[in-house]
Amino acid sequence: AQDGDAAAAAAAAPATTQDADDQPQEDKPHPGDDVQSPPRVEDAEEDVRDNELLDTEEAEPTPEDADDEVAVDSSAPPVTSPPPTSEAPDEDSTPVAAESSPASPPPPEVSPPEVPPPEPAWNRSAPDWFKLGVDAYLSEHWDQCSRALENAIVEWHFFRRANIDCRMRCGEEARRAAPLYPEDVEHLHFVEEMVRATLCILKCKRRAFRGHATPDALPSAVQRTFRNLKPYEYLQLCYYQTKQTQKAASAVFTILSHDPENEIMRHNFKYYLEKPEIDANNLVNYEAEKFVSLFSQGTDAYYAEEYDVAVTNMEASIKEFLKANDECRADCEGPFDQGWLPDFTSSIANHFVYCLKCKAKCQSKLSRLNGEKYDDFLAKHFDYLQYAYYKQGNLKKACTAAGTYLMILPADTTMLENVQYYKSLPKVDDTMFQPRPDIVKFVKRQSYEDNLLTYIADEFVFEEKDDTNEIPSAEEIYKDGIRVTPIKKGTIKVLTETKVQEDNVIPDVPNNTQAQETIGQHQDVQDVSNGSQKEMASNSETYFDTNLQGLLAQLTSAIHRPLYNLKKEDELGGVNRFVIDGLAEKTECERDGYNGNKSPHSPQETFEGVTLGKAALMMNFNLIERSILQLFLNLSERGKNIIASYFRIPQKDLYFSYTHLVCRSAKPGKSFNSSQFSHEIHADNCWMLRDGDCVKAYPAYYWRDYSALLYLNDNFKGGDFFFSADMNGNHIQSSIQPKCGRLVGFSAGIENLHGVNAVEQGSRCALALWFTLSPERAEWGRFLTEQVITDIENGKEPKQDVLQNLRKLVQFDLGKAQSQMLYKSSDHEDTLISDSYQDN
Ligand SMILES: O=C(O)CCC(=O)C(=O)O
Ligand SMILES: [Fe+2]
Repeated sequence: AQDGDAAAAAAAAPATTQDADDQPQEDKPHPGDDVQSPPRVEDAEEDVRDNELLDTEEAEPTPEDADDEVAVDSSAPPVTSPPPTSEAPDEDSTPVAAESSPASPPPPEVSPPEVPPPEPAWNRSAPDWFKLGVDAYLSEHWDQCSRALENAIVEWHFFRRANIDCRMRCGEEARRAAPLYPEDVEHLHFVEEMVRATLCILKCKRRAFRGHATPDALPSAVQRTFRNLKPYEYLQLCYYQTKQTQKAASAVFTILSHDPENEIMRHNFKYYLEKPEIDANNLVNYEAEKFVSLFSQGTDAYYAEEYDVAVTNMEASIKEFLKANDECRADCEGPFDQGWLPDFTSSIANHFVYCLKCKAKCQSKLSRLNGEKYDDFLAKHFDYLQYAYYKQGNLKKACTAAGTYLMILPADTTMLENVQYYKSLPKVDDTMFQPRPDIVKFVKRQSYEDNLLTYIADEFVFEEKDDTNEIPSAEEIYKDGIRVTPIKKGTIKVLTETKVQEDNVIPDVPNNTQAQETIGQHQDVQDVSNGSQKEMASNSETYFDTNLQGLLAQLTSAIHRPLYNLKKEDELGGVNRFVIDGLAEKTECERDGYNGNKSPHSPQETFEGVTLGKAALMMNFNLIERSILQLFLNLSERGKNIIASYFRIPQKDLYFSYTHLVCRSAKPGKSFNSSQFSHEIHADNCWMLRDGDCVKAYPAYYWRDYSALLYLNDNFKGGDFFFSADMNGNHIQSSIQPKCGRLVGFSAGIENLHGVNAVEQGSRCALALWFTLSPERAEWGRFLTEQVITDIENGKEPKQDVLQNLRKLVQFDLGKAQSQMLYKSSDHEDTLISDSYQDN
């Protein structure tokens, strides 16, 4: 019978668009055009043979590339790096970690320790291991770095796996359970299912996480760090430094499989592949899913015409793909801090949509095989299968596979032709094309979810106001969850994701207490401002250069205040910097609450700070007047205006990232050497390595783009701000003496190294402002503060959830153990459970 089928097939094979040469047999139904070069992939345990990413054309430097190489020696590693080890004295560039690195709090601005940190205890949480690894990286303890990061990844895998397993298992168990009441009244079966699953998940997690240092919930900033494979970025460098080059290359390969466009990793990959000791066929994608190797083996077998093997592997690949997809979906069902207190219905819908948006990405995420993106990856399996089954003589399964393929891609002409062909065969009837039930379910669910997401995108948009000065609303920044756009400034908005909170909960201010302890030396201080600048009155606008004049006049009238005494780059000895006076009046500078007796800080401290959020809370508790908070806001807005004007940034593109009122005071009875620093030389958005590279990555506040300091007083000794050409302070470019209303503004990168001289007497107060062009880094505390103010202005009580968020934020800002805080998962608790279910 099989021979007969084959003969019939040969006789009646349909015409196709397929290139006959590519087919094992040219006259048979065949997979679609785009299956000719399946990716060869592998999973973590197995070897890779050849791969998209191993394309030698990319791996080898072209002559054009050669010009771009930093190092003359082509064997020298590329781009910025941790400091060279003894191994390569001329190495000014090694593989690097990607730009945007893990969001975590920066360590104090001190040099890395000279002695290795103590060996870690074995039982640490994933983020603790990660932090240890990064600290080891920064202090150049490479062995410890790689060990810690490997452990971080193991712990992360455990965390992710345990959560997924519990959710999946409990979901299944709850679905299967007999309901407490047979009839489904008003969706109560659904509610019962959720309640059952909740109880089950709770117990399941308790069991799974018992004895583990990693808690069963991690802040989403931490999770993102792991999901974006940040540990591998550091790991590859530490492997490289410990001469484990093959592993380093595999770590890079892993990142590229996930993010093939990552320029820095491509560069590094190329660098590794040129090394003789690298075995390109033995690279491991440490994060590969199981189906990747099955699919690859399946296609290999298919083209080798080993159809039995092809069928086995393709079937297994489908199973694993569906499983990976389910796991990815379960992984999406994490906590969601809505940031406000929505109604019951809104709350459910919002969380549901948040998960749905995450789930919608699963398929395409999984369809990227070692970097190469596959369209209709699942359908492809059935394309191979229908032909392989056909070749096996299993017409029934071939037809099912063809029908299943068409369920996913109903308009595929080649497959429609194949079906026609199959139908022409004896023993084939229409019922044989019934698609597989699991795939039917899969496709239907996807269609429904797509419709739902489209509906939400279309319907939840209201008229958007075009007020460029308005602080961006949370939903303008955060696109997940249900997006609602129309709300007036100052009202509670639909906060659609927790990012705002978490990112801004990351302390954004250097630990200045520590900074003060690190005293550097500098000579040749030239005080170009020398404290006796001619202050121009309001009518002396001619003092400004022509193109800025109009702008400043406008600004001046807007804030009813003359600006004067502008000093620009040429006078300040560098780029992207300026100083201007008149941003605040004496009466504003002298308000209690800044540096008067009712100062919110304790007078013994040498460094005191108030964030906007804390000021808002203090006002709420009547510790300061509302007008002080308003002044705080107004002054900072003025600072933002002038920064945007000077650097020609549209107001709407510039966001506050942090606002801090800081006073540095001389310690009573302590004598100061005038060459000591109050704040050592630093750049605001990058981390200086010892070799002079400034890394725009953790632990720096790398999202900062511009900085401003608005000074509030001058009744103190010392405390000059200065720009420096180097980290030692041997080349001071200019210095600025603080005084009320004087603002210094500059771009936040390495081009503007700066510091503060020791305050020898009295107290020096300034409003420190940092700005970012990244909306997702917009200042959360400001958003909350504005809500409080608006409510109060309207005679309302500030909303409880806003105050609660402020409290969380302030507590965080004040926390001395900043770095630990990020990793403590206080923000994501299964609140449904914690009250009612305390013990085992
Ligand atoms: O207070 C100052 O003048 C500068 C402070 C500073 O550079 C900083 O906090 O990053
Ligand atoms: Fe700074």
